[in-house]
This record gives sequence, C-alpha cells and structure tokens, in this order.
Amino acid sequence: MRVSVIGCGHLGAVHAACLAETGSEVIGIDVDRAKVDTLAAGRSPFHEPGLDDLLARNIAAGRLRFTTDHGEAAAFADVHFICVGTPQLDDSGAADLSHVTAALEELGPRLERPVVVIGKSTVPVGTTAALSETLRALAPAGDGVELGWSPEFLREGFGVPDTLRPDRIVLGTDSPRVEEVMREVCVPQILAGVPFLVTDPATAELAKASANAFLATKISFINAVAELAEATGADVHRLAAAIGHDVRIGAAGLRPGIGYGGGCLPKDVRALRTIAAGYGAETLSGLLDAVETTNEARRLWVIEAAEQMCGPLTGVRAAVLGAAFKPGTDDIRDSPALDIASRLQNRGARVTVYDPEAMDNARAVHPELAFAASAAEAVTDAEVVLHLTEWPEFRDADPKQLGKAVRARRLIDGRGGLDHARWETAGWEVAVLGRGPSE
Ligand SMILES: NC(=O)c1ccc[n+]([C@@H]2O[C@H](COP(=O)([O-])OP(=O)(O)OC[C@H]3O[C@@H](n4cnc5c(N)ncnc54)[C@H](O)[C@@H]3O)[C@@H](O)[C@H]2O)c1
Ligand SMILES: O=c1ccn([C@@H]2O[C@H](COP(=O)(O)OP(=O)(O)O[C@H]3O[C@H](CO)[C@@H](O)[C@H](O)[C@H]3O)[C@@H](O)[C@H]2O)c(=O)[nH]1
Repeated sequence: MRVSVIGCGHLGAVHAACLAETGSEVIGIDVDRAKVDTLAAGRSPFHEPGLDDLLARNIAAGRLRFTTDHGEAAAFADVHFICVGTPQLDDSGAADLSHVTAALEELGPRLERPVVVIGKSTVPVGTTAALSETLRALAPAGDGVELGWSPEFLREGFGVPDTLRPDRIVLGTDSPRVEEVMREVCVPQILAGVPFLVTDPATAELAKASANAFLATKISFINAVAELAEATGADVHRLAAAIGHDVRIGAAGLRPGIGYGGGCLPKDVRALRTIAAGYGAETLSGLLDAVETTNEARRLWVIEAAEQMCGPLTGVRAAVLGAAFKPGTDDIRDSPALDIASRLQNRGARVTVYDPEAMDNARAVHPELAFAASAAEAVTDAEVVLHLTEWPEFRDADPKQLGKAVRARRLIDGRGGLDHARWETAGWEVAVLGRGPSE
C-alpha cells in the first residue's frame, strides 16, 4: 500500500520507517527541512535505538523517502497518517491542535481522489468528529475523503519494537472503508496476533488520553507512598517490588523517583484534566490535579534533600547526572532532571550536568547551566552529586573512583537503581527518595 506520514518527529519518523519495513511504500513529510534532509540521508534526527538501521535499509530498498512537499504526498499515497505535534497550548493545559489543522489544510485541498486519512497524534476527545467535516470541505474529492483516528502508544527508546509489535492497535472510526484500509496496512501485526480494536472515534481518542493518565497516576501513586515511607522508615523501592508481583498491579511503571516528564505524560495529563473539567467530570479532573501535584512535589523533594545535606545552596557545586527525561532517549522535553538542575541553579548552586546522549539538546535549551564531557568531569570538585536520569553508565560507575574527584561525598539518588550500600561503603552520605530514616 502507498502511504504518507505527515510529521516526522519522534512518532512519525518511527512510524514511517516501520511501515516501510513491513512492506508499505512510504513517503514522509515534514515542514522542517533539516529534519527531512537528515532522514533522507538514512539517519535519525534523534536518539532512538534501531531507527538508523531501519531508515537506511528501507531508503536503500526504495520503499521509503522524505520530502517537505505535501503535494507529493497527496499525489502518491492512498492513506495518509497524521503524526504532527500536539503540544500544550497555554497555562490552561489544553492541547494545541494548530499543527494538526495546518497539516490538514496543506493536504486537504490536494486530495482529488478518494483516500483515507488516519490521525495518530494524541488529540482531545471530539477532534476526529470536528476535523472530518473540515477535511471534507477542504478536499476536492469531498465525501470520498474519510478521517479515522488510531492513537499511538509507543514509548521513546522502544519506538521500533513498540511499533512493529504493539500491545494493541486501536482504531476509532464509524467507516467500514477506513477499517478495511487500516487492517490492510496492519496485516503483519494482525497476523502476529496483535489485538486490533475498532471503536467509535471518541472512544479511541479517550482511550489514548486515559492510558497516559493511568500511567502517570501509577507513577504518582508510588511517589505519594514514598512520602509515607520516608516518614515511617519503610523503603518504597522494596515496597514497589513487593506489590508489583501482584499481577493485578504489575511491576511496570511503578518505579518511584523524581516523577514523570517527557513530551507526552505531562501535557497529556493536563489536556485530559482540562477536558474533564470542561465537561464537569470533576472526579477525574480532581484526580489528575492530585497526580500532577504529587509529581511536582517529588522535584521539590530533591531540592530540599540538597539543602538538608549542604545547607544554603548559594555557591554550592552540584553535579547533575542525567539530562534526558528518561534513559534511552536524547529527548529533554519536560525533563525532571533539567528542571531540577535549573531550580538548583536559581537557588545559587553552581550546577554542572552530564548526560550520555542529551548534551546537545540540553545545552541549546539551558545555556545557564554548565556541562561536562563525562560523569567523572561533572563530579570534579562537586559538593553534592544528584542522580536524576538512570542511565546504565551511572549504575555501573565506581563510587570509590568518583569519591576521589569530589569535594564532599554526598549523593542524592532521585531515581533509584544505584547500589546504595556500595556508595555508603565508599564513604558517601546517601539520600534516597522514599527510603525511611531507619536505613
Ligand atoms: N513521542 C512519542 O513517543 C509519542 C508517542 C505516542 C504519541 N505521540 C503523539 O504524537 C504526536 C507527535 O509527537 P512527537 O513526539 O513525534 O512530536 P515531535 O515534535 O517530535 O514531531 C512532530 C513533527 O511534526 C512536524 N510538523 C509540524 N507541523 C507540520 C505540518 N503542517 N506538516 C508536516 N509536518 C509538520 C514537526 O516539524 C515535527 O518534526 C503528538 O500528538 C504526541 O502526543 C508521541
Ligand atoms: O515507573 C516509572 C516509569 C516511568 N517513569 C517516568 O515517566 C516518564 C515517562 O516514561 P515512559 O512512559 O517510559 O515514556 P514515554 O516515552 O514518554 O511514553 C509515554 O508517553 C507516550 C506518548 O503518549 C505513550 O505512547 C507511551 O505509551 C507512554 O508510556 C519518564 O520521565 C520516566 O522517567 C517513572 O518515573 N517511573
């Protein structure tokens, strides 16, 4: 099948490469010329394991190309996937749909024959219904152009395997033709046993928002329990392992720490809260308020832990290990690590950051911070070291060696995963989120 993917960022570039890998002929379109050039050269513009290989192989095989020209996509494809960004609009928390409408305004007037358009971006409930009319009115083919929504659930860092073998595919449509076309595109996944769920558009849109809200709630739940663990001498990390064995709870997404960040969970929780409040669904908006407040509280916990250890932060040299919003990516959107680094700096600390992948992105957005070329360089002369993104190289670091470089052996582990006994044996004072005073 001939498909176009409109918007080639973290979602779209992976989607385009995986569609080509599973046999579609694919054209990717983005308004960002530099991104298109990088992709066309067979390289990913961001760190996503496995994506470079897929791009290079499928471009070489002639199944995948990239352009900035929406007209080329309209002429080529029978199905178009919309993968543009839907960031937070403003302080209200609502989603900004301007990229989605711009993409449809570029594409729509060029649709002269019947085609199917499938939205994959995360959008508020009701979007498909509203935009179906807009698209039909724009397209010369009129009612022959049908819009469905199939929200995406991939995780950054696992984008390729999550797309090739997702947990499920959800399609929101009332149209048998849209369903038929989507089933054809997804044949490899369906044959592999991936559940293919067809719902009305509103249910599909809300399923995506609810999935992210649930994931965020799970993280905030364990982080809220961390508060009580700290007060009572319990260890929330061991507690999480203990309750995670219950299959009804599950261990995934139950890692306590400095909370969730990234280009999705924070904005999607706020967008759903805003929608819920708008419909008078106050139980849900209240719950999501608490989820967000808990997430924010964990960032403050780190600042307070640093103050407890070092006293007033003015002039204190702090080494921050980690800048990406999680390991496995160079994405720094709404990164808890960088937010905390900035807050420490605002309180007078002299912060040096190191991350194995996200240095360029972090430097571009946070010129106020200092950056080091390695963990060893970052901790040199530090009076406190903060572990804020759990990259394997930090877990494997030798506390004895690092201890020789610092001015004071103080560690705040905001993510867990470090062998605290090993650090303590090497003479470090260790503060761990959610570990009570008895240890
Ligand atoms: N990042 C993820 O892991 C992920 C996973 C599931 C869903 N989503 C959702 O997917 C959507 C995209 O997220 P992302 O992380 O890929 O964002 P992104 O910012 O990485 O990529 C969006 C891309 O769209 C391009 N674009 C904007 N307007 C365009 C237009 N009119 N025509 C063509 N291209 C245009 C931008 O230049 C950019 O490259 C969002 O709704 C997000 O919530 C993201
Ligand atoms: O137990 C956990 C799991 C995650 N996190 C944090 O939560 C954030 C989000 O992590 P994750 O869900 O792995 O990352 P994303 O790549 O942002 O993926 C989420 O957002 C995507 C965009 O909507 C969805 O498609 C995915 O299903 C959903 O997991 C990160 O800051 C993590 O550090 C925790 O603190 N504890």
